[in-house]
Amino acid sequence: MRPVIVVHGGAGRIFKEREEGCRAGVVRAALQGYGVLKQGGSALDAVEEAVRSMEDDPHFNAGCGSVLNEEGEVEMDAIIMDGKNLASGAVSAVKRIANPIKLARLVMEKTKHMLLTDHGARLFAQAMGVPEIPGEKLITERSRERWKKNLEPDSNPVEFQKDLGTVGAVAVDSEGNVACATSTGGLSNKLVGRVGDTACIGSGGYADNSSGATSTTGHGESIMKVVLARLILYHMEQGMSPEMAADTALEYMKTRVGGLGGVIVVSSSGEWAARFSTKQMSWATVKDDELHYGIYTGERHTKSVDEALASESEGF
Ligand SMILES: NC(=O)C[C@H](N)C(=O)O
Repeated sequence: MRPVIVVHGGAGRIFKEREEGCRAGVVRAALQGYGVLKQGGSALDAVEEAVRSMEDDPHFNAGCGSVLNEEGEVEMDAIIMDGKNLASGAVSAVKRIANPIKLARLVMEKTKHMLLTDHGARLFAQAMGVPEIPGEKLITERSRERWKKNLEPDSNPVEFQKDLGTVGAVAVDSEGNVACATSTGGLSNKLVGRVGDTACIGSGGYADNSSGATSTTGHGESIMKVVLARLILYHMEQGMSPEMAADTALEYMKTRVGGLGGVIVVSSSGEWAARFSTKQMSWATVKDDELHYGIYTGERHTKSVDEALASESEGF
């Protein structure tokens, strides 16, 4: 099996001045994940590595760069899933850790449970030796500005829902195993304790070797209503291609509950798709040593991995 990785840096609105940073961030994450796969690493290791790279990148709404809740704090959700045995781990409403995706993986591997939240997740992180960092370290100037703007009396609540930007990855490895990972700061100015789609199995992501893997982004409450990730794999089980399944499920979410979003999909046979109903979604994929990436509908750049790695070391 030839390995494939697909990543996204969130569906929604990407302001012009952030476009290049987002393109560079998804490309870097895809190359890093692909590097893991090429060395014989598992799909699970590859998606974790790709998501960790974007959590560390302040351009994205995950890890450092997360949006703030109504009290001006970062509260993050993350999920990881192994398509081999349907094992999954998730955390929700976690604060003061750099990489929620690593904690989600620990939940999967070190507990009998699938989802730990808030205080319990914090105790678990401490028990696992995951370092606590000052909350301030996750906050960027941009997320603070956004938060303040949303508190203004004339702010438009619909507008700030468009500023999404979750990160995610799906992969198939050389043994034919698939995996997904998704991580987010959620929605700007959300209520304290709000748990979004990202932490919920079948909504924020799903992976099953018998069909494929998917990671979602967009309006969380809409994604949860249609259980978007599982819906896409259901369509694939019924014979649709990843692209057709993604478009059908996104269209259903739009018409049924008025929600917009984006998804990345890989099938167990290595077919992939990156589709969105929002105006933009940053995405990148590597298959057969060829990198593809884009942000706008119809935008697709192609480079060889060698060329991409060379421009990466020159600073993109
Ligand atoms: N940026 C996003 O994709 C938001 C995420 N789906 C949430 O609602 O928490």
